[in-house]
Amino acid sequence: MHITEAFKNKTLVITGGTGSFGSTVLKHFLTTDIGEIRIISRDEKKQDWMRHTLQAQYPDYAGKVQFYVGDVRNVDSVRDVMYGANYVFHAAALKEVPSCEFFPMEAVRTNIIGTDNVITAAVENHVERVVFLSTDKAAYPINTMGMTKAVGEKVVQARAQKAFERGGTVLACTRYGNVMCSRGSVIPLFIDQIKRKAPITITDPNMTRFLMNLDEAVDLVAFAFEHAEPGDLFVQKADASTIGDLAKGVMKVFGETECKIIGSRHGEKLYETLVTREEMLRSVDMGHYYRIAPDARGLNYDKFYVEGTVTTEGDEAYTSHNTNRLDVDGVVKKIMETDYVKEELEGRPHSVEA
Ligand SMILES: O=c1ccn([C@@H]2O[C@H](COP(=O)(O)OP(=O)(O)O[C@H]3O[C@H](CO)[C@@H](O)[C@H](O)[C@H]3O)[C@@H](O)[C@H]2O)c(=O)[nH]1
Repeated sequence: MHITEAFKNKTLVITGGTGSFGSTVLKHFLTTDIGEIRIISRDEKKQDWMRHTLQAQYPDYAGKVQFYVGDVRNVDSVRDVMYGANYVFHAAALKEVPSCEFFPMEAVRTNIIGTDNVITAAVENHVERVVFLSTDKAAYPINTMGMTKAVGEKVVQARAQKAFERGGTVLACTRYGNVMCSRGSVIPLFIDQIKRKAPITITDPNMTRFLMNLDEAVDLVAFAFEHAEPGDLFVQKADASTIGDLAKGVMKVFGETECKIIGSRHGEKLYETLVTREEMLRSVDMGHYYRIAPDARGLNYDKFYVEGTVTTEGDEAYTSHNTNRLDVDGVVKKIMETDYVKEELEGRPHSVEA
């Protein structure tokens, strides 16, 4: 099954569809023979911007996209958009680490309750597949954003079996590293600082982050869509770099400026984990991806007493410290793959809002 064949004449819902991920998925599927794409998001202004951009760039296809103003926190608005839909990419989230630290209950409402609502509405409407987008910050979480995304993953896994039995709905998760140039992220900030001849603000030059571009992010969701069994979580192997090298790479492309070390922000880690040691035991290496199966045991632990395995941890987690490390030239090559950097260099307006 090729991914676009599966989408032929089907209706895809993208929650949080005006964000960087949503617009990239949208562009990816718009020119295929998909039937309809429904974007549900809170901000009518962003929807309006997206509607006009699509009409200008894809006049023959823009009519396939329907916009729904709504909020995943409200199950009724999600029910409305799910009616008659086949597939859902659930990207709506509060995702900025510092703001979630200051407003944790807002993150609970969107990232946890919102995910539960999306599942409820999808199962009621017999949606075939739902893929929930999570983040490396959900593995060994230390900040509210990661914690709420981790509970979101748990909600998906806990509801997966019954969702399949009741609605024929396959629920799955994908966990991402940092998506380069996504809204509010560091590369657009560094570029802006260079352009203003302001110092680049580096939290900690030794911090590492996984670096993915938006197209890789779409590949992961497409892979999950194609291979998921109920409750599976997919991770894509990715390169990483230190923030010091990332800053040097951005300066190599956009010009030198002063660097200022500002220290780490609320809730930040030195490195991120995509697969925990405990998950390694349940994961299958699929080449470019890991598949982490849900723990399929029920609540009756006494039943497993005789058969139970005594191993609780794999040898090593998969982290941004031990994955393939890019040097400065590697960073340059990687960031040059992004539309955002290409558009900046050519002085074109951005196709995805950063
Ligand atoms: O002025 C700054 C801002 C950030 N950083 C560093 O740059 C890296 C990346 O920062 P940022 O782009 O803000 O990403 P994260 O805080 O790592 O979180 C991002 O990556 C997550 C995936 O891991 C996404 O889910 C979040 O939405 C997104 O904010 C981090 O090490 C930061 O400490 C700096 O050095 N200077």
